[in-house]
Amino acid sequence: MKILKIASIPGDGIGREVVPAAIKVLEAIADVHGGLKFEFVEYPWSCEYYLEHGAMMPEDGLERLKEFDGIFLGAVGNPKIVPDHISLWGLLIKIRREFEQTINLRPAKMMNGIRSPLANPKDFDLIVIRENSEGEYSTVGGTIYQGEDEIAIQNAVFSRKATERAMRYAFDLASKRRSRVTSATKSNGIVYSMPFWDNVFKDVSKDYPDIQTDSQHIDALAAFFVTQPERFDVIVASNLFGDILTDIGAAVMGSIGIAPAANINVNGKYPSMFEPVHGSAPDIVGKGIANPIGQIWTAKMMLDHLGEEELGHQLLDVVEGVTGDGILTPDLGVRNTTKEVTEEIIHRLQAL
Ligand SMILES: NC(=O)c1ccc[n+]([C@@H]2O[C@H](COP(=O)([O-])OP(=O)(O)OC[C@H]3O[C@@H](n4cnc5c(N)ncnc54)[C@H](O)[C@@H]3O)[C@@H](O)[C@H]2O)c1
Ligand SMILES: O=C(O)C[C@@H](O)C(=O)O
Ligand SMILES: [K+]
Ligand SMILES: [Mn+2]
Repeated sequence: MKILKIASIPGDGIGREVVPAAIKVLEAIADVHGGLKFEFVEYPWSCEYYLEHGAMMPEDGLERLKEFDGIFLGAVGNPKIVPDHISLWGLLIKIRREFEQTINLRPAKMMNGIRSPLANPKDFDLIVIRENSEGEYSTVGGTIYQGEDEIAIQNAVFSRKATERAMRYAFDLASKRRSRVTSATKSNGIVYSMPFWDNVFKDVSKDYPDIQTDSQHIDALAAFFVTQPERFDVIVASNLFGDILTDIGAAVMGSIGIAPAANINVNGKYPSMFEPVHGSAPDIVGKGIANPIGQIWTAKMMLDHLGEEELGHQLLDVVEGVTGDGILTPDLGVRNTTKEVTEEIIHRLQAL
């Protein structure tokens, strides 16, 4: 029996609705496999935990997480009780950084039965490699003065190491896909980091003569994600550009509620973390209508990462069977609940 030890952190808001749903799905798929078992340990780290303890996770939180094969997280953020930058940096971003999860994988594709908001969508299938350790997300800076003289300075940080790592990851992945890498830049407006980004991209691309490349300014690229998503295969982007692009990718798929993500530790020193692109969705929390597919597709990415690609493939097939039959939550224009979508997926897994 192969045992996978997974730390689950539902977090805030709908994270607490979609994580339990996806865990049930994972348990069902383990039964289908027969030789696989998940051992989940749940941690209540969240904004409410912060109110009680003054921190998003205990001091030895990372120490505890180290033991696991993977971390399965929902969403972090309840801005009514804790400012977002405190909650995100105290849990989600802290884990990404400390566990050297330097690559954030975020696929987007046309899904069976899910209507894209695009009037005439072609069959697209792309993946954004979001640099996940530095860039615009930095703690270098500060504020000075008060009132009308107040100044805030936030420095973006781009190292050759991390930039090259994200790009090589993109090229390696493209060589297993459709052999095309697009670099998201903004070297017409950002005068140090982005020309540097472009140079590293040119250098790395020399090692991959069989991969077609292009470089697009992020503004134009954002527009192309809407007008021609089918032209993209792998896109490599800085932390912030990748964050924004992947909400657009989610939107053109049909809903942010279905977009998955994986924070990958590439050096094998720490577990990777799996959490969907969406946040805690305070506007729909408690209504039972959160789309569980983002979290379930994220579970598929966790299966892939843990060496169970075939199961992952089966799971996404079943999900697309369910979406193809129009069993969908309200964000996708139908009236099914989180529970109904989840149970239908489990039911079909059990029938495999
Ligand atoms: N990775 C994360 O944990 C993460 C990601 C994004 C935002 N956040 C946090 O979440 C909170 C809310 O942020 P936001 O409103 O900008 O983004 P959000 O993704 O939570 O919500 C944006 C919109 O998408 C909808 N939505 C999101 N997920 C959905 C789902 N599964 N099913 C149906 N509809 C869904 C919401 O109802 C809302 O209308 C903030 O505290 C923010 O910092 C966390
Ligand atoms: O800014 C972030 O990385 C948090 C959230 O928006 C995400 O996409 O994971
Ligand atoms: K999330
Ligand atoms: Mn985001």
